[in-house]
Amino acid sequence: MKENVKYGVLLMNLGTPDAPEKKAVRRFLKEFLSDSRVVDLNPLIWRPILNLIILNLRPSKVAKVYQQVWMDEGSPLLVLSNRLKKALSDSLASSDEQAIPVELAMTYGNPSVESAANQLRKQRVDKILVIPMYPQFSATTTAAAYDRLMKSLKKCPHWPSLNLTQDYADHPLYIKALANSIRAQWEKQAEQRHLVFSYHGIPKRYVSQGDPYASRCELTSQLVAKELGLKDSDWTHVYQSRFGREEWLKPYADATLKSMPSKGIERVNVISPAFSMDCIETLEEIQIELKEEFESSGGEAFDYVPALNDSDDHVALYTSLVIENTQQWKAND
Ligand SMILES: C=CC1=C(C)c2cc3[nH]c(cc4nc(cc5[nH]c(cc1n2)c(C)c5CCC(=O)O)C(CCC(=O)O)=C4C)c(C)c3C=C
Ligand SMILES: [Fe+2]
Ligand SMILES: [Fe+2]
Repeated sequence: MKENVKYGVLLMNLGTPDAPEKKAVRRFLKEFLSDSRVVDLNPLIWRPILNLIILNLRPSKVAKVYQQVWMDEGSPLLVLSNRLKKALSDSLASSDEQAIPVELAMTYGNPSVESAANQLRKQRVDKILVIPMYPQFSATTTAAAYDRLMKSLKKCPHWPSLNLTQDYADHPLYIKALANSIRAQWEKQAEQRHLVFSYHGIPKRYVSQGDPYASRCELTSQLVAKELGLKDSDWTHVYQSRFGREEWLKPYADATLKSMPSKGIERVNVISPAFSMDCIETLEEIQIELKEEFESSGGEAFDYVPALNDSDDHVALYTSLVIENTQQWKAND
């Protein structure tokens, strides 16, 4: 085992527009939706649809949604990811004799992978542990993050030593963190309600082609339900955030939530475990849209359980991911 090797951590998340404005949203959507990991259609068919239809119609509509959730410091996804980065860095500094630098990069937009890698280089890091902030692996997210990382290294004469983590869908500290935040919500409400696990969807076809995302999501829901001692009738697993016309993973969140009151489920809590950070998809699509759909179908109470964000439990999970992975790496050296 070599001594004095300096480790660094690169956190990667999806990306978000630089401003809640049409132009910035268009730029972000163009980069994101041009990635064949995200939309795998034949480019000869997809590019005209994207450039002529989607990028003309969607940005102004989506910019208004970003305006509804934008924070003083910026986009929620970026602000919250940065808070976790800072908390993780502090936690590692206090738990290890050698501080481990932590940087954040986005697959699409800013901060870029190049800028984060430069920061790590300046801190003379020899080995980089990469943690995509997606609890459940999908080729559309985790693999896309790695594609972007490799692209950034294409022109780099110095190739750092990399450790690419897969996911943490069943990590005991992740399951514990989710269960604790659900328990805290129930205590605040003074009642335990039917629990809806709502995950960002992907096209069903991707799963048929081998993407393990759906089974990773099912595993998370089952483990959290077990940790909370729930009966099968106490919880429901759904997918949200459909995009485009083809079939996505089912059951769909909107249809399921709308049908619940007629089946006697009138009071719910919704948690969205695939989002490590709150973002447009949780703050608007769940907390506003889905809530309205549930209530207008006769639902009485709908409360969203926030993402793990920079909570102590989440920082403990990420600290543990760093320590476990670097120790294993050291042992293999
Ligand atoms: C084919 C399209 C999409 C796939 C596949 C997809 C997978 C996927 N996405 C996330 C996480 C996030 N997605 C977010 C926004 C978002 N997602 C899509 C489309 C697909 N996602 C779009 C078009 C958008 C932008 C908003 C909109 O136009 O509706 C975000 C939020 C970004 C933010 O700025 O807040 C996240 C996070 C996962 C985890 C996932 C598959 C596992
Ligand atoms: Fe998405
Ligand atoms: Fe959405």
